[in-house]
Amino acid sequence: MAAYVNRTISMMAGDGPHITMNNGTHRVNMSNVDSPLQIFVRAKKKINDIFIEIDDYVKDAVTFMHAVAGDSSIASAQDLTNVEAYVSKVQAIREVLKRDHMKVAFFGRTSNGKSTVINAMLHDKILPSGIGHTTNCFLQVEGSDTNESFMRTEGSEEKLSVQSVSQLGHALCATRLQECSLVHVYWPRELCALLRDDVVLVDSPGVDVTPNLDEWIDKYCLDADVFVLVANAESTLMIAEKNFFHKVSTKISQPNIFILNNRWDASASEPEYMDQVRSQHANRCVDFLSRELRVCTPKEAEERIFFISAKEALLTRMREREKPVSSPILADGHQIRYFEFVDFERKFEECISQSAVRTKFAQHSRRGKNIAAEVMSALEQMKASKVEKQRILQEQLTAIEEQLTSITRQMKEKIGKMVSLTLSQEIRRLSALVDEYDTPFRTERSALEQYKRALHRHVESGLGSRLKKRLPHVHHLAGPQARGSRQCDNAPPAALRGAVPAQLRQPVRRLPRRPHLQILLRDHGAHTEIPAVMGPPAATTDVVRLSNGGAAGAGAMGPLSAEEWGMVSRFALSALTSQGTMGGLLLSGLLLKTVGWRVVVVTGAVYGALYAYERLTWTAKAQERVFKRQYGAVNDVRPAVPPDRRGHHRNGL
Ligand SMILES: Nc1nc2c(ncn2[C@@H]2O[C@H](COP(=O)(O)OP(=O)(O)OP(=O)(O)O)[C@@H](O)[C@H]2O)c(=O)[nH]1
Repeated sequence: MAAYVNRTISMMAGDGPHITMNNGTHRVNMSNVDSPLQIFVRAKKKINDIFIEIDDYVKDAVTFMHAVAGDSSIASAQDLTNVEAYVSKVQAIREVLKRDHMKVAFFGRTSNGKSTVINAMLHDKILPSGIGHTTNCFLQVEGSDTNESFMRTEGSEEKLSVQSVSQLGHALCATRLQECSLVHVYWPRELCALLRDDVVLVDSPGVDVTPNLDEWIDKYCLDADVFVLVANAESTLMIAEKNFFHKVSTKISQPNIFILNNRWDASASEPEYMDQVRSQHANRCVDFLSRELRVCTPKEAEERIFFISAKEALLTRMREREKPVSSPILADGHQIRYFEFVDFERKFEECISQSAVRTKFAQHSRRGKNIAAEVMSALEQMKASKVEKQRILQEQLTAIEEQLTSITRQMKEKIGKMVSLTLSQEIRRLSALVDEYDTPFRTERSALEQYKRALHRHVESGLGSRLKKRLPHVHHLAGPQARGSRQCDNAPPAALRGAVPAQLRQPVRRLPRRPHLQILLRDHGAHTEIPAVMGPPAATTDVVRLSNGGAAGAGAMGPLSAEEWGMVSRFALSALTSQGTMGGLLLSGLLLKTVGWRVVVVTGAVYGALYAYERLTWTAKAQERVFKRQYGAVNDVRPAVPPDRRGHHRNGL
């Protein structure tokens, strides 16, 4: 009783739903922002948003796997199938989530007032109620998405009109439904806060009129968040009621059970026993919940037992809505009973909201977490295999690069040798190229300049075309730009320049240098150019060494020794080859001092004869021959030939 009084005071202090007095009636504020049901509403929205993200994530994963499907080393067909299966799983969860609601089921004996309690909670007379066995089947009241009221029988899509409770009752009778069948009653959400917040209320036939309790439980109780046992306060808990909840507690772990001792308005007629009766009922109910069913502690059970008058609560709310009521007279203490009814609603809302979030959404969140983790794991595996593949590719790439570098180096060396050999061979036959040039030769200065330039062009073009022919690939490598570019006198062909290794390019550029040629021709083979014309420096070295040897034997007159004759012959030959008579004379003077007069006389005679011969044979043809030989010698591109081939080249010439 003390708890009852405290609860009532608390309600009146405003801890419960907002209630306002209006001309002696109560008005329930329909704004349910502070309702405990909002815990479920907000949680549902949040988890729905999370599943939208999971859905996007899984779909992205599928799209990605389709993109890499061609590469079986990254994702196999089985991987793809596995991840695709998650799309339908997520879709299924979202569908269930959409239908997820808080479900409360009302049970009790016939005529205890189950339908009246539901109507009072819905603030309207929706379900049929009356004396005797009224409810013939299970009736599930839920919010209508279209804001229209209608009903549907089980397995049918046909919308049956429900304009009033009498019509509904009449319709139910007409259809002759089985007690175990279900009728859905859709009622506009905006007319009821409970329906708006996704609460579904299930009415049932009396537990005392059926032997099919197990079937009931299996069909309608397993997903219920809260059970309400509507008992009759005028009697005590019956075995049929207890039996039913014993069955429920064997099938459902820790069911949330509220006990409403209805028809408490009857106590108003016997106020002297009211407290005793209340206490007796309360104790039995606490004992039933905590000791028999073991679904809660005695203290928790006290918070689950209420003494109400559903009929008065419904009347009050019908008046509030200015709906016609048949029995406007309310018994004494109706306000206190009404407050207790409201208190029940508050406790019920808290319980059903928390229970539904825990049982329904916890399960969803577990499944969502698993799906996300499994998809992520599949992607991680793909990532790992892709990284591994990338690493292998990188290694292969590095190996190929090294191979290419090696091949390129070898090819460069081969090309370098080939170019070097070809150049060497072509330079060796340069004199033949010079000889091929047969334009008339004239010794006038201007004609000589012209002849020289033309001969140079002839040599260049001949050499160029032969190199192109023999080194087509090298020529090709030089590119069309280089091939089309104008070649200047002092530069080698562009193609050659591009292909020839760098160390060979510099000497080739020096190819046309011929500074001594003009002096030589002007002086008609005079002394100044002897060393250059004479060829290899070795010859000069020999002369010097001979001179030194001569100094050692100075004053030794008489017939020429074999060695002296040899020397004279070589000297004469040199002179003949060089055409340098003045140089010979100078050398003669030098020899006079070193080898004696006989050698000098003989040498002088030889040179005299040679001079005469030279004078006589110094025709234009001879001059042309000499010119060409000098041209060839001066343009000897020994520097262009690699050092290792110079000896060979010299010998070849
Ligand atoms: N005095 C009084 N009468 C009530 C109360 N609640 C319900 N009744 C009446 O009891 C009768 C049966 O009420 P119902 O709501 O139909 O009871 P029920 O448990 O749904 O009955 P079934 O549907 O047949 O199982 C009706 O005539 C109601 O008006 C109450 O708190 N006080």
